[in-house]
Amino acid sequence: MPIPPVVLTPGVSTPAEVEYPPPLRPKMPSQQVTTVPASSVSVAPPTNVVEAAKQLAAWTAVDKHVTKDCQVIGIGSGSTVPYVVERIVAQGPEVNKDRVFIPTGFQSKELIVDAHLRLGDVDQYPHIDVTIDGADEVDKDLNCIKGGGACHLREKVLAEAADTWVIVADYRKNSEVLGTNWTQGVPVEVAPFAYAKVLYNLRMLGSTNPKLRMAKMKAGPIVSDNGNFVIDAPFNETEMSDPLTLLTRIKMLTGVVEVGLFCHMAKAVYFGNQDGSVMAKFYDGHEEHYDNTSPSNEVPPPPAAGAGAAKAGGASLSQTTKEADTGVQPPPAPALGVHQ
Ligand SMILES: O=C[C@H](O)[C@H](O)[C@H](O)COP(=O)(O)O
Repeated sequence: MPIPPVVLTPGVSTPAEVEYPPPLRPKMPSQQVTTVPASSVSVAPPTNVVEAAKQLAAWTAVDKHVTKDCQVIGIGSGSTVPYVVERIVAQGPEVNKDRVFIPTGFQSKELIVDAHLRLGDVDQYPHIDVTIDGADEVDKDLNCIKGGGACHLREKVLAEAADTWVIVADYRKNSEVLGTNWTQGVPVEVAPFAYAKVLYNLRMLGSTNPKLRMAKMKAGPIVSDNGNFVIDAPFNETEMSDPLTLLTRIKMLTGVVEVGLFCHMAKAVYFGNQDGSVMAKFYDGHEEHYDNTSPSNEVPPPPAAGAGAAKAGGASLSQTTKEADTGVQPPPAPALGVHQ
């Protein structure tokens, strides 16, 4: 039955006068977007050594790589990335007001929006200054397994689009060979209708028991932000020792959308350690260590609890820091002296 045309009777409300319920997130005038204090970022304080290590890594990486001239910034996914956003917000509204932030998925989009940072997308900004992301495991050559949260397609797009791609992780992710600690397999995003064929292909490639990743609170498989399925494909140590070859083989399988092996992409990886230090490994093979042994780097204690970054755990970590290299003035960070 055709929909009848709307007939407007004089004196009766026009559609424009109808009151609609408010949007879920009130639209903020642009000047407000830039003046929300850092303390509004709701990152729970680190409650254990692993969380503290993630925060240390994230803060240090932001201090080193999110410089004043970074205008387009990619935000990765996972449990380490909220600390990245926290530290960026702590750089202050003045520096953030002209920046745009590109998410790698639903989670990071929410982080950006909730922090009142400006959201963009990679189709508007195909050239990114710096992307900071987490990883499930990193090998000695800075190759990574990613996709534990099924975000690796968008993550790889934002990694490739970035001049600088930086990884932040805790000490458990640091391995000689991929697959040592992350044993559930290489995440492989597949077009749903092709999953059974790709499972078969992966077995032929030598994967030991590849599995379709199932949802926890939903019957059936997990569905990525792109509407695809994810297979976790374990391979033996020999295959994992040459991740670029393995990546190429898996990527060639028709039906595969993206593979959670990121080879030769990272410029630097920051590992937060149990002892409160941070180790950074760089693509050229050199390493840097940040700890609290350099008195020349001491700065005043952080603001009182509840204010800014201290609220998010800064006060419980090291209280001395090296002045950030970013040209912006964040609050005291956990990363300290540099030993090469
Ligand atoms: O798909 C998810 C991403 O690749 C994450 O960056 C990765 O799983 C690491 O997450 P987390 O920092 O929680 O260990």
